[in-house]
Amino acid sequence: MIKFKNVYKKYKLNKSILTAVNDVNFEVDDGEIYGIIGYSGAGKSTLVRILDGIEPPTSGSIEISGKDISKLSNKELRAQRKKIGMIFQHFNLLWSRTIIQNVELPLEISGVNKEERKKQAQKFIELVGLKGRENDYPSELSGGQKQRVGIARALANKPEILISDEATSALDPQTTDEILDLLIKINKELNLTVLLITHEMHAIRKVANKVAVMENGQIVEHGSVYDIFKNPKQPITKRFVDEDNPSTENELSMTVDEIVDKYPNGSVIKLSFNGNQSQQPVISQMIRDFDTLEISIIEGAIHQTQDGSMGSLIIQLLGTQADQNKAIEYLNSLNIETEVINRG
Ligand SMILES: Nc1ncnc2c1ncn2[C@@H]1O[C@H](COP(=O)(O)OP(=O)(O)OP(=O)(O)O)[C@@H](O)[C@H]1O
Repeated sequence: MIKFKNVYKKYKLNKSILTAVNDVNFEVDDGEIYGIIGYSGAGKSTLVRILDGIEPPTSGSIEISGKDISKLSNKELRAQRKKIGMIFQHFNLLWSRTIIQNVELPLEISGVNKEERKKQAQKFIELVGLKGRENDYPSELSGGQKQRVGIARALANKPEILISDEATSALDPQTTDEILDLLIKINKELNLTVLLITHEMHAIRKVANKVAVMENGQIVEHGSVYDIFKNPKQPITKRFVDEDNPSTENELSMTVDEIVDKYPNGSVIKLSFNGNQSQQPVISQMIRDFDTLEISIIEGAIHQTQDGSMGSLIIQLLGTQADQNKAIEYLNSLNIETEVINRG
């Protein structure tokens, strides 16, 4: 577990003091993907440097697995730092080294012998999907592939914590999603704790279980990603949530009247997903169970989070009244909120 307790970081400027981290308190459970989101200057990188032991806090404590890292000796701190892998926005690869040599670097620094180094590096190169590219140079890779090398290198020392510091900020949306999927895979397969530092709410929603929102050095709101998305309280959180645009009500392109006009027959039902239910293949199950009903999806906007999905789906049921009723009962039994928009 990682525990930040009353952590402050103050920098002396010429004539004033800048509080980059201001009384930060939060906990990250082992194996969790924890997002920290904030705009530029919020204090995210400072928080990471403190966690990695690069800089001490001005006051407060940071515990990793029960140990206060500011109380460690230099030797202990070096050992501790090996338990943290980092990936960065600009990859920080060595351009004169091949892919495998880049991944081997932390192992070289740790004094691991050549044979073991190669074996480990190879394993992680395969894990990140770059088998066959071992002897290429970073300049021969795409941005997403470079980040995969960064991830393999971060994993080489078998860390317990992976910190992703804006690791997808320089990538296009599709590559971002691929890297985020890789982070989820690594989190699951290696049971790594992942700290995702970002200014993109999309990344948080896609991969994180919990999120802390930072502004002016403070954590202004934190909780499960699902809850924060559903009910953001602080203006800055609302802004982030709006940027990802999960306000599904607004995303439905037709008004209720337009839907009724266009689909006058059968039952037109709005399903609202607000939890784990929509992870189940609800619609395909309905199609199998109610084979006398014709089920069409009119439109929908569903957003996935790690803890469930949210949003709405509008469907049309064509068939006997009794079958339509049974299908609605079935949906209600799954805890899915249903609203009959029209009964033709
Ligand atoms: N070494 C330093 N000396 C003085 N001020 C600093 C130092 N490091 C950071 N700061 C200040 O602390 C504040 C937080 O910076 P930090 O880099 O942690 O923010 P951030 O959220 O990571 O933003 P970005 O994503 O742009 O790096 C900023 O106002 C920054 O200017």
